[in-house]
Amino acid sequence: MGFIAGGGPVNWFPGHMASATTAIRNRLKLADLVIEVRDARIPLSSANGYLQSLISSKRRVIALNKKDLANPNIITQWTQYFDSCKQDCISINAHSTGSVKKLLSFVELKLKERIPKEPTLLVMVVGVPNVGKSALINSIHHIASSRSPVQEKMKRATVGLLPGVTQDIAGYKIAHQPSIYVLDSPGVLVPRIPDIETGLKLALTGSVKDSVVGEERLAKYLLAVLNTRKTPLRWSNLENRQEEKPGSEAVVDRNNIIREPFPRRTAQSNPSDVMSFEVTIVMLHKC
Ligand SMILES: Nc1nc2c(ncn2[C@@H]2O[C@H](COP(=O)(O)OP(=O)(O)OP(=O)(O)O)[C@@H](O)[C@H]2O)c(=O)[nH]1
Repeated sequence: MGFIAGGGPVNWFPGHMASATTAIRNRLKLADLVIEVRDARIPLSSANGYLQSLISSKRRVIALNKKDLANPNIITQWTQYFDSCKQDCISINAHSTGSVKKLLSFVELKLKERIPKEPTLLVMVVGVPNVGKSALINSIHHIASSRSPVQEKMKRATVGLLPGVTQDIAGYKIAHQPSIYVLDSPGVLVPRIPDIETGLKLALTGSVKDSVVGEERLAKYLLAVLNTRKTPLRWSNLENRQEEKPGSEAVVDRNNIIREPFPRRTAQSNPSDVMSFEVTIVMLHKC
């Protein structure tokens, strides 16, 4: 696309990522199951190609996280797509207990045969930076400890707004008999991101630091994506409709809080369209 022509490749592979990649590869060999966390807005671009061969040889669940930020219709198409590729996939919001419970039930089902046989099981959580691995681990840990309370103080994985917060592999015990541990791992990218647009999508969704791309270039890319989708036109249509609608002004409620009128969500006006970047790819991509 023309709008990506204005800059070079996007690559971010600092020293800690290189050593973490080696550590993850070694630890993956021991894992009984892998939860591969991807960003629901970019389910293909947020896959780490370098780890795929190893991950795909294990029991694996792809968790499309941050579903609250993506277009629900498009996520459904993605889960159908992964289904057609015979890959277990579930869309989640790491901050929602209900959502994480569904993922846990799925994980338990996949480990069903091993649970009675093994004294210890290892579930490894991997993914590119900032996709929500630590947030997911904290939710899993919280749910598990409410099922069977542990004596010791609960450890928490550090969650951060910026990519690259987790720098070491850390284990969290979530069950006894058998002992089940979930391993949080640092977010790692590939040494060379295969194409410019993948790099820009990763930057826009927060997996690559803004400074690697440059804020101006990133802003231009976002504006170009919005323009290609004719999003500003939809926003102005929405605004016009709001103006026409009687009684759509802001109101002050009983608690003196100003409530702005909220535009109704329709298939055409879903604001999360903006953030579901990989839209047409769903239908075009082959397993
Ligand atoms: N809206 C939304 N935000 C989320 C979700 N999951 C995580 N986040 C946010 O995404 C940001 C990154 O989350 P982390 O859990 O630190 O991500 P990570 O994959 O461990 O990041 P690294 O340490 O870079 O590997 C934080 O601001 C989280 O609060 C989600 O499902 N929805």
